[in-house]
Amino acid sequence: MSLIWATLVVIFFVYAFYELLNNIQKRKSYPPGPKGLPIIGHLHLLGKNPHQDFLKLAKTHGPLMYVRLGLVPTIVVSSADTVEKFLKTYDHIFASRPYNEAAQHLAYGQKNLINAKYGPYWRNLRKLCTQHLLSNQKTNSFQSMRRQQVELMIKSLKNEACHHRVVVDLSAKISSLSADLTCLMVFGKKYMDEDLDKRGFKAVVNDVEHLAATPNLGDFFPFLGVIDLQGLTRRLKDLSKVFDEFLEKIINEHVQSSDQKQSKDFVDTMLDIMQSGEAEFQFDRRHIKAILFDMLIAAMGTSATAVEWILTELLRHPHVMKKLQKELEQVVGLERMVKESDLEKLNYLDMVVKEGLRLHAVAPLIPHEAMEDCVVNSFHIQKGSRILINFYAVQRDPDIWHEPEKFLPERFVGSSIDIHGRDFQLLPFGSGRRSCPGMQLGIIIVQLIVAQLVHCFDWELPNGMQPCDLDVEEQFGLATSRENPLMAIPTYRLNNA
Ligand code: HEM
Repeated sequence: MSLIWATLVVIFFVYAFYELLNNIQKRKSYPPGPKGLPIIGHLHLLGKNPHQDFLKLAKTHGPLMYVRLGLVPTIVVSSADTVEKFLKTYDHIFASRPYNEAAQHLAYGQKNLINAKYGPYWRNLRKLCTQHLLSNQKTNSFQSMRRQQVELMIKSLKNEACHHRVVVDLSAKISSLSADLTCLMVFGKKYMDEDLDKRGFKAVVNDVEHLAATPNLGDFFPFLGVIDLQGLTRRLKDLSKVFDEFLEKIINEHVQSSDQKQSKDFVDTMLDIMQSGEAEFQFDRRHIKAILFDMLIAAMGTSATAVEWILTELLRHPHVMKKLQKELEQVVGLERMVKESDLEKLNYLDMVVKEGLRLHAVAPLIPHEAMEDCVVNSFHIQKGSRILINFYAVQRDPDIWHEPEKFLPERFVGSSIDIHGRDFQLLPFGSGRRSCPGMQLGIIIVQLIVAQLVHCFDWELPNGMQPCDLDVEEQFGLATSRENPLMAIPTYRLNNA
């Protein structure tokens, strides 16, 4: 009881002090925003899909909106030209990341690339990852592994499809393939459910993703982190211990077998860098573990989620599915599967993937942090503000996109808009200093899996469901996926049955 009273008294004094500061600051011109409540600010306006809530609020308050999440001043950016200001014109000011309670525990004090504060440490880490782990050469070195794993999934689906009209959980198949591709690239082997912990590898990774995405009061009221009212910090600490032991075991296995290897996974590459001393900063096992954590979390969920959404839209739009199959028949033929070298010839596939990534922003609300005071569109943005770029809102902006809610790959016919970060109306991988360093790899994986699934099978919805009845409910998280698994019936269609 006394702990609760002490907490309330602390909250009251911090709030009073904060309001005083705010009143002094308010003489400057802040962006418009909804009316907030004492202490919690605007937290009560956010539900389970905050990107959708922010889009609704932006319709009233505009593309540059001020809200307060607990004690944290937050700027929500919802139009392409405003995004350009934040990620291009003033990218040098907004390229940091805010304090993150989950990454403090899971990523060795935010030592990972995703959450690291902007500065020399982040710059060195980013250089190391882009040069050694995510370069074109390294990505190409895993091409045959990707082929084998995709073929294994197709084979297993084909076996299931032999049984008349079997319904498969496509979401589970895609996420399992993505987990295998990531583990083989990062650790050099697949991890089965019995590995990692008695709960199993996938269950632990799911827990990590879930906890990392759960709103933590400590992020919005920094002094509450210590009190841990939600019990999240305790769970984060337990999980980080399990994960740390797992990563230690993997590194030890690699140290013991390092001489006999021909192809190098990410752990081998980082051990080489650590031993050579070529990193321009102190680089030890903690850094290796933080990067491994990043690669696992950044690659697994994002690619699988993108494929899941694109398949969803293809099932909702059978004429697009047919048109894509036609292109695949013409370029690849019905005698064999798709190869990575075919991808550059598949123009319609490119449009389908772009449109899928536009309509379903995989990472819709990535936080940045202002490192200095700045004026944008005549509004004052104070140092330390959290900046939320709402890619979901930008990519559905009716002022830019004709019929934005519709899945229309043909909108890209004759258009030069691409997804590499220079067109601010379509930024599935972000833009500027903090843009996705795994973009090239992500595009290959997504295009390859979509092409292979559509080429090898005809797909039908179960229980006589009509395409328009397939739901598009979202579940916000590190990657914003379907809320319900995607179920469908495959029929093998190649001639080599
Ligand atoms: C379809 C797949 C993917 C999508 C849609 C995606 C999207 C994104 C987005 C939107 C960001 C944040 C941009 C920002 O902060 O403004 C990001 C950052 C990042 N992504 Fe990806 N990503 C994908 C795949 C990958 C893969 C395969 C990897 C690595 C194996 C990866 C590694 C990272 C890392 C390390 C960051 C943090 C970069 C930094 O803060 O400096 N991503 N990604």
